[in-house]
Amino acid sequence: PWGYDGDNGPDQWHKNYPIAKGRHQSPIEINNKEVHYDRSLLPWFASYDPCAAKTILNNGKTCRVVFDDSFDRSVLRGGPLPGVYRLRQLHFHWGSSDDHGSEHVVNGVRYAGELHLLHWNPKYSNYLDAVRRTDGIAVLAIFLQVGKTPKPEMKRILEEINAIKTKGKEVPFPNFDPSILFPKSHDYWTYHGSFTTPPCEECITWIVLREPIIVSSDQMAKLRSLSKNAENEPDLPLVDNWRPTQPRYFRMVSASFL
Ligand SMILES: NS(=O)(=O)c1ccc2o/c(=N\O)[nH]c2c1
Ligand SMILES: [Zn+2]
Repeated sequence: PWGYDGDNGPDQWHKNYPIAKGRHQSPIEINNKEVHYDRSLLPWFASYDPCAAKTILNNGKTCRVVFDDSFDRSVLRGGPLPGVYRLRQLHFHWGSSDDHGSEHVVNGVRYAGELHLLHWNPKYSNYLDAVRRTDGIAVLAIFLQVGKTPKPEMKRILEEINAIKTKGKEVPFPNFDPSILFPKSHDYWTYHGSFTTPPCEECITWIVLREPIIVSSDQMAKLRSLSKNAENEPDLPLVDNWRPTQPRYFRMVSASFL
């Protein structure tokens, strides 16, 4: 199966997922010089129900929180989106040290990690149908920057890490509103792209927040304490689960701010 190591890493994905060499792949480099300020872009809003949070799991590739998306319970709207999109899951990407780990890169800056909140368009009958549509998915991406005054709201997620150390572990994660993780500013860049992992479908409207959230080096170390192996297998640290930036080709990156 695919992974992030030499033999099954990002450069090999196209063998089983040809779209990985497509023209609308993610992540990308976001450079001020190439961004286009779009004053028609609306602000985005998240209305999340804390009771929609269900479980937190380790799938050997990331740490994921899963939400009830059986109706319009926790939704993202506005911004570049044509309507409401249902929150389905959030997950993280991180490095093996604090100086890298994010997927998107901003003016050459790599952050220590990146939080993705994945939403799907309920105009399609289900998530699997939505991933086959160019307007099927919306991902809100938030950079994790290492600093001295970490965001206390990250603690709740990191407290569960010990319970999901190895691949396949999943525990209840009730009563959690992920909007407490958002930075102050809602300024964002937006462009059309893909999943940053196989199947690499080009179905995502990316909304990348300009302002990172601050986490501590210890909190990043906590994420790195996850293992990608199952319980009874030799320990393999789950680190560097990020895809390198892909060619932008003829895509416009729009900014909601001047
Ligand atoms: N990293 S990403 O593009 O946000 C993303 C989001 C949801 C995903 O589900 C996946 N397999 O079931 N890969 C994946 C990547
Ligand atoms: Zn992701």
